[in-house]
Amino acid sequence: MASFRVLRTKYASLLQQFAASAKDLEVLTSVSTERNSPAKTLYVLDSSFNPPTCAHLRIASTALLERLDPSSRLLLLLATQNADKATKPAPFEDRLAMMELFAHDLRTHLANTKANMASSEPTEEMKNIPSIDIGVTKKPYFVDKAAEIEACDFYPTPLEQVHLTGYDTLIRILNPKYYPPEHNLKPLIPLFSQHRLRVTLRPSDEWGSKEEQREFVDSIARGDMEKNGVRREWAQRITLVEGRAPGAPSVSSTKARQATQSAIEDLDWLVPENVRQFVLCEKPYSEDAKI
Ligand SMILES: Nc1ncnc2c1ncn2[C@@H]1O[C@H](COP(=O)(O)OP(=O)(O)OP(=O)(O)O)[C@@H](O)[C@H]1O
Ligand SMILES: NC(=O)c1ccc[n+]([C@@H]2O[C@H](COP(=O)(O)O)[C@@H](O)[C@H]2O)c1
Repeated sequence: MASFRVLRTKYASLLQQFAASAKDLEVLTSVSTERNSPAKTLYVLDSSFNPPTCAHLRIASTALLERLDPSSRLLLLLATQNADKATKPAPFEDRLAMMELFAHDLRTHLANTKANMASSEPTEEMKNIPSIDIGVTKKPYFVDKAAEIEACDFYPTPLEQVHLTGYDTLIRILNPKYYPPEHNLKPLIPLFSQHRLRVTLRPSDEWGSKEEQREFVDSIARGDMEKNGVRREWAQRITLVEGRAPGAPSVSSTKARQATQSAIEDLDWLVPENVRQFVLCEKPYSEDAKI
């Protein structure tokens, strides 16, 4: 694996080229297995990766473990323009460096899990772990990201995309405020007719309990929300999955950034190992930064 400095320099230069190009989405690197077969399913984890966390690892690994087959790939997609959040530290080249490190953490986790299940060796299992792409996009909305991936020469067609999101993001995808000028949900029709959302429950005071989150998707399936433009058949394209274990603390990038300033030991359970090393050595969330 390249050193942290080398990674950061590589991504600073790739980012400059991407920013200056007319492209809206580009795959910058792949962490891959030699045995590659053409992708049929592309899992997409779109995130600010600020930093990548153990929640991102769980979301991606549980999805890939459902069907660990070489025709699956995972795209870790960094959105340089966020629908809601203002730009904060860390710089994008640091986040991309952490995404590549996260890809190695994730592949190791998948190989170890498979080896435990099959009583085999992780090195043997590693050969069958799906490839992980590191990409960048200027598009903040999922409908546009999906269309950019479809148009991207890097991937074969047809290709089903499974977007991995948390419940909070599902609600935001279904909010008409993001779709000017008409502010209705018609722009979502192509996304839901061709692709899927795998949504991790994320209970909180703001977004409700697990039961409330499940009831929301049930209400889509019943057609209760058709008056708001949410079509009942979209529910078949939304899979809700469990998140953290009962009683386990909640994990977020915000908590990881805060831990760098107040409880460094919490990084042990907030971020995967290679990301932790990067955060400790490179200090992308310095004390005076507004995190
Ligand atoms: N703990 C979690 N449970 C469920 N979904 C999560 C969790 N953490 C992140 N996600 C989902 O992963 C995607 C990317 O998340 P994002 O990078 O915004 O993480 P975050 O922890 O919410 O960030 P921040 O704390 O900086 O606001 C979003 O769809 C989000 O809902
Ligand atoms: N309507 C939409 O497609 C929509 C709404 C809100 C956020 N997003 C995107 O979701 C991703 C995750 O967002 P947060 O980092 O705010 O959790 C970002 O890429 C953001 O731009 C998309």
